[in-house]
Amino acid sequence: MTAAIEARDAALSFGETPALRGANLSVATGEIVAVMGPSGSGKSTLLHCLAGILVPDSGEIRFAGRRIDTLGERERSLLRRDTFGFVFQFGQLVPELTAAENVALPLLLGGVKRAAALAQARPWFDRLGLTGLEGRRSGELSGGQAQRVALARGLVARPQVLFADEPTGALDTLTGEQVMDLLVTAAREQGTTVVLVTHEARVAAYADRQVVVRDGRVNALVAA
Ligand SMILES: Nc1ncnc2c1ncn2[C@@H]1O[C@H](COP(=O)(O)OP(=O)(O)OP(=O)(O)O)[C@@H](O)[C@H]1O
Repeated sequence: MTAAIEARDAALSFGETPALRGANLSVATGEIVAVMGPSGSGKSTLLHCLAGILVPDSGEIRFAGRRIDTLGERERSLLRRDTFGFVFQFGQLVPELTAAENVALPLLLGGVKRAAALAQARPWFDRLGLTGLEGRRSGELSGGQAQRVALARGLVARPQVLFADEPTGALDTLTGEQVMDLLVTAAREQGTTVVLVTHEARVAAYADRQVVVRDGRVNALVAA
């Protein structure tokens, strides 16, 4: 079966620093994979390569069987906008926008009219336990609330792949588990493939499969 997203022998250096040294990872459609590993091992670099944010120096990145590392910057940017969703550690909400506008943002960028985009954003507030917070700005939300808004924004356009880089990294354990519960439930409902970078075993346990990046290479998780 064709993988949803795949790295084949991907290598990337930042100057003299090798971040990836022949990384292989194949994620099936609808699969939720947690990428673990020590600090500086290459997890975020791998995620950024898979998501078409970075281009490896060598090797291949494929989405639905098609190479994306050979695409130009504009094509990769459109692919990211139209096909992928993103959630980062600190939410990175746009502070000037309301929570509802933040959630609607990927739709607005994709050309959906404002009223329609906001209408599509609205059900996410009930779904993620954020009812009544639609008009708040990020400064008026708790860390957990802001991260749930970021999660809604990552999923609102029904991306085929959701890339999540330490989505619970800034949250306490309980709040982080609530966010993971919501992420996994929503991704499964939509059939969204998820690549999740985390250093927390408790968070990785929500995934279907865990892999470990060490020195820029991907290994299957082997029980200690
Ligand atoms: N933009 C950059 N410029 C220079 N070096 C970088 C850059 N991004 C990452 N690196 C280096 O590449 C290596 C891999 O970094 P990466 O961020 O992928 O690791 P990570 O496993 O995600 O780490 P962490 O868990 O600490 O976030 C590290 O040695 C890092 O210092």
